[in-house]
Amino acid sequence: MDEPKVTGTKPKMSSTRMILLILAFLSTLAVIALIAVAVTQNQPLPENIKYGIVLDAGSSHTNLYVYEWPAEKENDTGVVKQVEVCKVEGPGISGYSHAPEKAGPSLEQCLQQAKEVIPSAQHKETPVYLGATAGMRLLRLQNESAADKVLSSVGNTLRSAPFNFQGARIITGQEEGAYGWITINYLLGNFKQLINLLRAETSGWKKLLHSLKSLSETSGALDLGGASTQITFVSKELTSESPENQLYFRLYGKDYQVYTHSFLCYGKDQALQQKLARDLQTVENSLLPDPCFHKGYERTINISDFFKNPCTSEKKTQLPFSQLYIKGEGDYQKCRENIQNLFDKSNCPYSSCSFNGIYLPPLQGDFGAFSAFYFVMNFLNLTSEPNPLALNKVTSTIERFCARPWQEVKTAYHHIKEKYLSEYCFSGIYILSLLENGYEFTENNWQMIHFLGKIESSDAGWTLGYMLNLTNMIPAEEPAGPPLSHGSYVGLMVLCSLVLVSVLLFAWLLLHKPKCLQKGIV
Ligand SMILES: Nc1nc2c(ncn2[C@@H]2O[C@H](COP(=O)(O)OP(=O)(O)OP(=O)(O)O)[C@@H](O)[C@H]2O)c(=O)[nH]1
Ligand SMILES: [Ca+2]
Repeated sequence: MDEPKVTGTKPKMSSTRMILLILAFLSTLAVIALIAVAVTQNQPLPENIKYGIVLDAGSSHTNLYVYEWPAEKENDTGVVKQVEVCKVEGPGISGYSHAPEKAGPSLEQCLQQAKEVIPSAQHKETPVYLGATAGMRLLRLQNESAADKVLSSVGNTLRSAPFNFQGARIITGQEEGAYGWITINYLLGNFKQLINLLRAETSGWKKLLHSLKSLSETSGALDLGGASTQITFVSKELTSESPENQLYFRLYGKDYQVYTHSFLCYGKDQALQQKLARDLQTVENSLLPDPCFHKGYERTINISDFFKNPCTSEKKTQLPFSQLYIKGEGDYQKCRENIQNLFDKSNCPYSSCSFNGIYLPPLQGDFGAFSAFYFVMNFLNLTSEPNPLALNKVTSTIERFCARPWQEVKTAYHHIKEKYLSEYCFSGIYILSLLENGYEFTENNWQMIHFLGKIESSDAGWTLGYMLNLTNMIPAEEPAGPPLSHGSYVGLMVLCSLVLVSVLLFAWLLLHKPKCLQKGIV
């Protein structure tokens, strides 16, 4: 007969309790670890979309842009995207100098559109900025009080909108260049560190990105407006000969030494005015044969206001007629020679210049060319990417286009606004002359220029860079990433879960003591 095992029961119970206690402790530890890791890794949790509005008050017209970004990724690069663009009806705000009180109300329709795009609960917190460019710079030179009145009118309208008004001002040419450069490099992902770049998903625009730069390099920016044009690029020249053209940035932990210059009066509309003002010096009567317009094209211009513009006032002459009749000739070569005179290469006080005695360091790297550079080259089918066309192909296309009679052009492109269509010949030749004669691009580096309108969903231009800067969304240092890499995070979570499951299983086995295990356990 077996003896009753009374004496052996007590120690068995206490060791089970001990094991259970240890298991409970381990499970608590595992649960705490799981919660702690999940909280640190994923904070802040809610997906909150933020919005920002920038109005680009250009010389030819005003555009309103709405941007959005996830609040928790604010300091990452490439997260802000354009979700809306609204073209304001009518002229640019500088066109309201004779009725400044009408400048503000002209923006109302686009502000209404912004109200519909942005959820109403977020209107109050959404910043709105207005930056005016060369048209207003010219108006300020010509009539400062009119410029002030226009700015105050647009300020009043923006202040009465439900958004968070942050100011309406004329930005400098330097800012315009710098923010354009920041915009395109932000959108192209050029500020990303190598590791982020490797993590980034591959999509169509990445191909463009790779053609635009090699890793960790930036692209230069070429902006052609109606009244001014900007050139901005990283220059490795150690000492700048002209400090006013030099900018220093520290972005995402990297230093950038950037050259920039804005040429007032060299936007494509003012360049045409300058050209006509020169032509008027030698004209014999009110009829002006013009090689930069198509044969058969005619345009009449009023002389009375012509020389009030600061871009033409130096060339003021007394003329015996009040209207000038332009008759197109469609002659590429003559037009090119005519336009070339706008770039004075006769005197350079530095080691190298672009034109008009302005310092230009050696051109470096790729360039993104946008605004009218893109509108014109896109119309002429000359924006081919990822393999840009050779310069001789570009020249011959523009030459052929200019030689086409106006009637034929008008019929072929009847859907295009006559103002734009009639000037593509002049604009194409002006672009070639600015890039070749002005900045001295040659057939060897021409293909470094990439004509681009948008990058993904966002327009290339200064507005995004302006907003990123004013909302402090570009940190000087690279923001700290999550405490663990995604791989380690997942690994740790799996490990903790395994510990927890094993502990629970073990506890269950102890409590229920299946027969097969009873002997082995105690
Ligand atoms: N073909 C074409 N031309 C355009 C278009 N939009 C603007 N333009 C013209 O292209 C030139 C430059 O336009 P923008 O870049 O908007 O110039 P802006 O900002 O008004 O002028 P700035 O104050 O000098 O920057 C002007 O002559 C405009 O009339 C367009 O969609 N197509
Ligand atoms: Ca512009």
